[in-house]
Amino acid sequence: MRVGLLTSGGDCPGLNAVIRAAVLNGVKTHDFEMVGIRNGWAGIIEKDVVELTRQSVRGLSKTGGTILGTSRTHPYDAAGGGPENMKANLAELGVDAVIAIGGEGTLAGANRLAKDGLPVVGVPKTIDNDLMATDYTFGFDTAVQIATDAMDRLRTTGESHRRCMVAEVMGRHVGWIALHSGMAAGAHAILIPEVRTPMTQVCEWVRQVHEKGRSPLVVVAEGFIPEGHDDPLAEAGVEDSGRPRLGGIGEWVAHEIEAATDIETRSTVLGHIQRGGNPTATDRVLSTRFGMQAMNLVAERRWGSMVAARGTEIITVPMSAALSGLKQVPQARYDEAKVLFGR
Ligand SMILES: Nc1ncnc2c1ncn2[C@@H]1O[C@H](COP(=O)(O)OP(=O)(O)OP(=O)(O)O)[C@@H](O)[C@H]1O
Ligand SMILES: O=P(O)(O)OC[C@H]1O[C@](O)(CO)[C@@H](O)[C@@H]1O
Ligand SMILES: [Mg+2]
Repeated sequence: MRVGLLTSGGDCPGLNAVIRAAVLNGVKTHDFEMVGIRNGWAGIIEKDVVELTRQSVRGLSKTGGTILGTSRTHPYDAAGGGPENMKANLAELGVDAVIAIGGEGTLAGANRLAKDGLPVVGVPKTIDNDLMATDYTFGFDTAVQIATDAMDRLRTTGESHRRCMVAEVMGRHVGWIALHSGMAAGAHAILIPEVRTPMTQVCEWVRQVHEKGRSPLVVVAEGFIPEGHDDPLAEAGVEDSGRPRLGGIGEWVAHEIEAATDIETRSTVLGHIQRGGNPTATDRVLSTRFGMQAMNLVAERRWGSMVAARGTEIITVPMSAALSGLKQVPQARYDEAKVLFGR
C-alpha cells in the first residue's frame, strides 16, 4: 500500500514526531510506501506530494512545526476540491490511503470525506487540548511548559517591582493551557473562557496578594469573555474565513486592575511562542504512539476512525466522537484551582 500523510489547521509541536513514527511503522511493520502531502488538503487538490523514506524522517521527533507545511484549505469548498476530484487525484498519485493530522476542523473534513468513500484515518492535534474523545492532544504539554517558564520569569521581575503581572495565553474556546500553566506557576488568579469571573473578584485577589507584599500574577486565556461583552476580544479583526483573530484581553484586564486598585500592572501576550519550538518529551511520546497506531489503523482499513489517548492507552474511536462538542474545563476543576487564588 502507498500511504499519504497530511497536516492541516494550525501547526503544533509533535506533528513531525507523528510523521516520523507513522513512516517508520509503515515501512518496518507493514512494508508500505509513504508519501507526504504538502500543505493540508491543498496537497491533494494540487497533487503536491513528496516521497517519505526512513532516511527523510530521521531525527524528526524532536523538531517543532511540520515538514509537510499546513493550510486551512477547505476540502469541499476550495476550487478543485470535493470527494470525486480528490479520489481521482489520489488514484493518479497512486495513493491508497490518507492519514489526516489536525484539529476539529480538519477531522470534520476527514470524517466527511471518509463517509463519501475516501480511505482516510485521523490523528487529533491541538495545543488547546479541547478535542473530545481523547484525554490529551500533543502540543498541549509543550505549550503549558513554555507558558509556565514564561510566568516564572514574569514573577521575578514582578516581585522586584511589586507590580501586578498579567499573562495572556492561548485558548480560543477553552482554558486548559491557562489552568495548567497558571497552577504550575502559582498564579493568584486564572481567567478562562468557560467561567465569567467578575473583575471585582479578580481585583480583590490582586489586592490581597499585594497587601502581603507580593507581586500578583494573573493568567488570562485569550478567549476569556470580559464583563460587558458577549464575545472574546479580537483586536486584530476577523480573518478571511470569518474567524476572529483573538487577542487584547491581557491588556484589558491589566487596565481594569490598575484603574480599580492603583497597583502598577503590566501585561504580556505569549502568543505563538506557545506553539513554536521543540516538543517536550511527553509530547514526543504521545505523538510517536499516535503516529504508529494511525498506521496500524490504515493496515486494518479502519476508514473514518482516529487514534486517541485514554489513560495510558492509545485507543481507536470513530472520528465523529471528536466532533460532538468541545472538551471544556469542568467547573469542579476551576473551583479546585480557585482555592489557590488570592492570598
Ligand atoms: N465541517 C467541515 N467540513 C470540511 N472541512 C472543514 C469543516 N470545518 C472546517 N473545515 C476545514 O478544515 C480546515 C482546518 O480547520 P481549522 O482551521 O479549524 O483547523 P483545525 O484542524 O481545527 O486546527 P486548529 O483549529 O487547532 O488550528 C478549515 O480551515 C476548513 O477549511
Ligand atoms: O495561528 P492562528 O491562525 O493565528 O491561530 C491561533 C489559534 O490557534 C490555536 O493556537 C490552536 O487552535 C488557538 O489557541 C489560537 O486561537
Ligand atoms: Mg479548529
